[in-house]
Amino acid sequence: MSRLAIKICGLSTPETVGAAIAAGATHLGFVHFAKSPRHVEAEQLRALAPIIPAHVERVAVLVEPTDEMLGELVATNALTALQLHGRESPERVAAIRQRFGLPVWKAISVKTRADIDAAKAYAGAADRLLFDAKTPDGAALPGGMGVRFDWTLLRGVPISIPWGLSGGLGIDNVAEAIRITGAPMIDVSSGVESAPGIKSVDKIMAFCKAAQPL
Ligand SMILES: O=C(O)c1ccccc1N[C@@H]1O[C@H](COP(=O)(O)O)[C@@H](O)[C@H]1O
Repeated sequence: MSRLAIKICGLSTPETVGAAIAAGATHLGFVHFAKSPRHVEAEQLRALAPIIPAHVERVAVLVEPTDEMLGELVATNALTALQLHGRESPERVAAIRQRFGLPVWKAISVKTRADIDAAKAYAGAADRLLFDAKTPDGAALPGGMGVRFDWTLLRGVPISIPWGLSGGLGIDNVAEAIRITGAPMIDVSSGVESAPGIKSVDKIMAFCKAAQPL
């Protein structure tokens, strides 16, 4: 069985980046979305990059980004993937992948089984799907709000490309989420924070341990 991939998302400081790496995270997420309490500018990303070893992936999380915004982030040379977390169409996902030359992940907002079935449209366009909970109507953010969906919706669903699970994961439920879904990758943000946008070193450590019990 291959190793579980763990993405700690919404990082912004050297201390918490270091903690995620030490805890065994395989992927680090950096949110570039002005409305988010986790927003980081390209310059912050550039400054954090040197402390991240090459084997750890660096993923920018964006919501319906413009090409200009993408160009500025990609020019930092700090990234290894782009995560699109808005209403980007399969055509837009494919165009971003072709133009910027990085793997592109598509977040799929899930409330019902139909949402999961609709994700098939991204096969051939996205390099990875990330099944996340749909946030409430009118919410300020499309992710990062600690909302989970019914994990049993993923049972028995054939998924033809790499994928991950996010949305409301935390220290107390991550093992159950993996058991129910068989997710090869998990992604967490607010579940390892002490307040919105403030990552907790202790929670990052505990989450990674809970996800990979000995
Ligand atoms: O974290 C954010 O602020 C954010 C903003 C805009 C789009 C996505 C965002 N985060 C992503 O949402 C998932 C789930 O978050 P949570 O664990 O439920 O808090 C997170 O892993 C990010 O990929």
